[in-house]
Amino acid sequence: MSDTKPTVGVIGGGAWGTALAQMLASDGREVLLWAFEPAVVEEINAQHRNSAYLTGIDLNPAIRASTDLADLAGCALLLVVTPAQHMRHVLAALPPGTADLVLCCKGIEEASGDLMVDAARAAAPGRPLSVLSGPTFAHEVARGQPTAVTLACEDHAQWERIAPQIARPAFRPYFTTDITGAEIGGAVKNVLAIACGVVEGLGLGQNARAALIARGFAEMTRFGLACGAQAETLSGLSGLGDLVLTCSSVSSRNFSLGKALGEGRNAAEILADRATVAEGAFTAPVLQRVARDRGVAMPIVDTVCALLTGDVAAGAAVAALLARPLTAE
Ligand SMILES: NC(=O)C1=CN([C@@H]2O[C@H](COP(=O)(O)OP(=O)(O)OC[C@H]3O[C@@H](n4cnc5c(N)ncnc54)[C@H](O)[C@@H]3O)[C@@H](O)[C@H]2O)C=CC1
Ligand SMILES: O=C(CO)COP(=O)(O)O
Repeated sequence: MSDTKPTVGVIGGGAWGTALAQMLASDGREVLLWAFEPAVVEEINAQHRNSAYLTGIDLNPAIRASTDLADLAGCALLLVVTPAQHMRHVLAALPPGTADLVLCCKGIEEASGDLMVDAARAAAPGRPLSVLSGPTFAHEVARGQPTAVTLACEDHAQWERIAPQIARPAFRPYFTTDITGAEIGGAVKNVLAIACGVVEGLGLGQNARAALIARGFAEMTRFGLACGAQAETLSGLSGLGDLVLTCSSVSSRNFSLGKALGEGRNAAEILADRATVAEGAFTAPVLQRVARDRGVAMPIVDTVCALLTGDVAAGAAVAALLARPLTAE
């Protein structure tokens, strides 16, 4: 019997897709990476580098890249790592098949208000879906630094099929069936990380940042429970774990966007300068809309929305948050 490991496909050649490809190739298997830009594909195949999105990493030569989604037809497993707002149209162009789709993007679709799993179900009907999410800076995973994630599956059989293909000595998935909880943690923390960046940019100190993380987690939990998520998932790797990571470092694109807002720059101008995605900027308005529809109060999310549209300056936004009526924790 051949011991050849099945090729895994990765859809999305940004920082996270490339880092996941590098992690997956570390056990000697072939990884096929679909990237949107031909220049990214050429550089990965010719030089084993992705200088546009993941600088300073020599990629495993077992990673091959393509701009043609049809090339992924033979893969037994596909990790979906596009920005959230592009996922639906990319999956709609995927040739039909039955391979598992592991959704790794973090966000809520702006136009529909759908979680990624709902958008994927509509775009690629009949595919088994799961969600991989957690505290995972791409550059650390690409370097093989220890990382743990939530892998939310439809059932235990799916977990047993997927987890062995994804787990590596320094990359540990943890099982849950709470797909909604895993998605909401990853989507909401990006918005809260913008708020924490604002606190950093304004120089308000560590106490304020910790307060924002804790009160932000309360918002995430209220919203998650209203959507049917489980509290344990929200307080696990894909919720609180990722919230703490993303709210603690300028390695986060969301945090650094917030920091620049806190320093007085304007959101449109900051985002126009970037090729990389700060998902929280797209998730914030739709999250606010869905939360209002469900009657969930999210004052920190409301504040981020106002900052992003430029309706209020950072200092005034924080003052308004601090002036809210005193209440029970
Ligand atoms: N970078 C990280 O450390 C992590 C990122 N994520 C999530 O992974 C997802 C992808 O983010 P990154 O890989 O960081 O992206 P990135 O910011 O590094 O790169 C942007 C990506 O957008 C793609 N793109 C641009 N226009 C497109 C279009 N019209 N259609 C399809 N793709 C298009 C580019 O090809 C590129 O892959 C996001 O949802 C992010 O929240 C999750 C965990 C960690
Ligand atoms: O999701 C991430 C870490 O888990 C990456 O965060 P940023 O998108 O803010 O860089």
